Amino acid sequence: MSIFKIINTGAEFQPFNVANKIKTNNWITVITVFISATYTLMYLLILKENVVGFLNLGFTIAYALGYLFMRFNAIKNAKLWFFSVLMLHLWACTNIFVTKLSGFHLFYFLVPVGAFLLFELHQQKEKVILSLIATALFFYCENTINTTPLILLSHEANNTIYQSVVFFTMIELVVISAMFNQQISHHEALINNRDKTDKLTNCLNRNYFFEAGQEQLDIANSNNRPFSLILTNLDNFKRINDKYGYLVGDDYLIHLATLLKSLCNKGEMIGRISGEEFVITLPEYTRLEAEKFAQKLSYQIENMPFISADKQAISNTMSMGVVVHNSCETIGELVSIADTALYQAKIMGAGSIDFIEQMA
Ligand SMILES: Nc1nc2c(ncn2[C@@H]2O[C@H](COP(=O)(O)OP(=O)(O)OP(=O)(O)O)[C@@H](O)[C@H]2O)c(=O)[nH]1
Repeated sequence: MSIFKIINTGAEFQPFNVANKIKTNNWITVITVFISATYTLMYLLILKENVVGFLNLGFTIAYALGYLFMRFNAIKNAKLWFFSVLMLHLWACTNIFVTKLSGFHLFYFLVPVGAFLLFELHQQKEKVILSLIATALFFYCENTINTTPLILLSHEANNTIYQSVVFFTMIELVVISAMFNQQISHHEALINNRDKTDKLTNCLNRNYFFEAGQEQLDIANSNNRPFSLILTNLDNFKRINDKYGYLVGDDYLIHLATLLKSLCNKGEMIGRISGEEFVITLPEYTRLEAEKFAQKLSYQIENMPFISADKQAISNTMSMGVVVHNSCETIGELVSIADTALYQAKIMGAGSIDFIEQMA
């Protein structure tokens, strides 16, 4: 079984934020199993302490068993299991295996950090209870002297283990913080993207298009540079929906957006301003260049059919209204002029392109 399969266990059908926490939990479990297995090997192979080695092996297996909870989608129980095993393990280390001089109880510091990271926002009770138990156990271990440890360690050995505990605590803290950071960045990107783009086609949404388009127009106006804009409207799109179904219609729109994006590589911006209407800004495009762009787009739409999931080839045409740089101050005015051109194009017939050029 690949590591990625283990990490994704339980996260498959969950919403993004829940899935992220599950994956983080699985990562932490894998890392903890690794650390615990390392100590097991050290007890068995280096210190030759079989009793402690096998007891520690039991704890290592117990951590790994958390996977089964995830496997059966008992997500909260998987997390509770993990923290319970961890706290019992640390207690056994400082009060049975060795003594508090090993510093194993320092690992309790990871419990509140991990609990607040891994449990859901509404699972406050679990986070607080686990944190309180971990704090209480830390002070219990710190103030209890185990007079009959299973392994009597030398001062040097205790010191080495103590340093390894600090080392692994640091590693876990760095990993947890990095994951936390990554989750926050991912969420920010998602929110940003959701505010700006249309969910179906991933083109700019109407609001953001007008905002960003205005910025482009302002730059062109203040530098006296050419600026064109195309308003497009699919012809008889209703027929595609009626004939193949709304979902295939959706796929057609995605296909169209992909085609539009493939033609835009010079700072153009594509907005979906209504159902089957897209608008494209063409900064630095003269009339001739805008004309070439529109014709190429029209040609590709007609000649590059969309192949649906059930292998049907669907062709269509698109009418366009093109407005070439003029005295407009706002992107809204430009779109409105392009709309007049589009209206003319529709009258001229499916697949037509009409231009309005109005020099300043
Ligand atoms: N599949 C799908 N269809 C959409 C979406 N938004 C709008 N539509 C459909 O687009 C069609 C637009 O129909 P009309 O306004 O009559 O336009 P048309 O059929 O393209 O006709 P003309 O523009 O006059 O050539 C309607 O059937 C809408 O339901 C969408 O997000 N997905």
